[in-house]
Amino acid sequence: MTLLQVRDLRVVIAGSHVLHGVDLDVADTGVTALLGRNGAGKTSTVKAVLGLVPRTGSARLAGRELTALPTYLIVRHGIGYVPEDRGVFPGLTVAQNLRLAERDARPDYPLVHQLFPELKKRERQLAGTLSGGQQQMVAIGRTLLNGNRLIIADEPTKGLAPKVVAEVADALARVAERVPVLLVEQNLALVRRLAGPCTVLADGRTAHRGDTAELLADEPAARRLLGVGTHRPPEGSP
Ligand SMILES: Nc1ncnc2c1ncn2[C@@H]1O[C@H](COP(=O)(O)OP(=O)(O)OP(=O)(O)O)[C@@H](O)[C@H]1O
Repeated sequence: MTLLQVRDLRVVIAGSHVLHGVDLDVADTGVTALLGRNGAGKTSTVKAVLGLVPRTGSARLAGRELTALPTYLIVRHGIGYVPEDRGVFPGLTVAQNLRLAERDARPDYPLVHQLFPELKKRERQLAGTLSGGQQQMVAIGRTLLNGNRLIIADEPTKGLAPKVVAEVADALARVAERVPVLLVEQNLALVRRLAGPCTVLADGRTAHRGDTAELLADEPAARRLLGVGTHRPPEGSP
């Protein structure tokens, strides 16, 4: 079943056509991947769904049209966003970062602490002194506090060391058992492990939709669409 249905999404920024017609279906379970080369339009698609950039077209969450709504109402409809830069406040503690994200009357701290025990242990630590992976857990944990229907994570492993990538991958796998995830990611080993369906963008358009494992098994297609080889990673990769 489709949870988020995006059709003919278009974005123009400063006179420049950034998206020319993106179609995307996000499944109502597990991880759906949004892939594409650098500059293909992945982040712009996510921002357009969230109303963070002006856009036309349609984005329906569980049948509800989002494109007429401002961002704060879109978020209230149940989308948790893990932005590319994580958006963690370095001068606040872990607990304060989480508290700022509270939206529901009864934020689900038990779930956050169950999935990320490290955040409980470090609740008094300044977020700016956490490792990159721990900061990413704060960013993901924030989205779990509220009863979100969908979590959108934009390149959550960018800039992280391989061991930390594996930790974040484990965390995302646990999260996706509870809440569907739209994952923007360049790390294909991680995508291969986590994602079911995928959409690939090229030059601001949808270039391919299908099954992630099938795409990554098709070396010529993956090379054409993603610009990279997809050989199996060594043992120990996510
Ligand atoms: N604010 C902006 N002003 C002008 N052009 C922009 C702006 N934001 C994005 N673009 C352009 O839109 C295109 C898509 O950018 P976007 O960040 O969505 O791609 P992406 O697939 O997320 O790339 P990456 O993998 O490098 O993060 C790029 O050519 C980018 O230069």
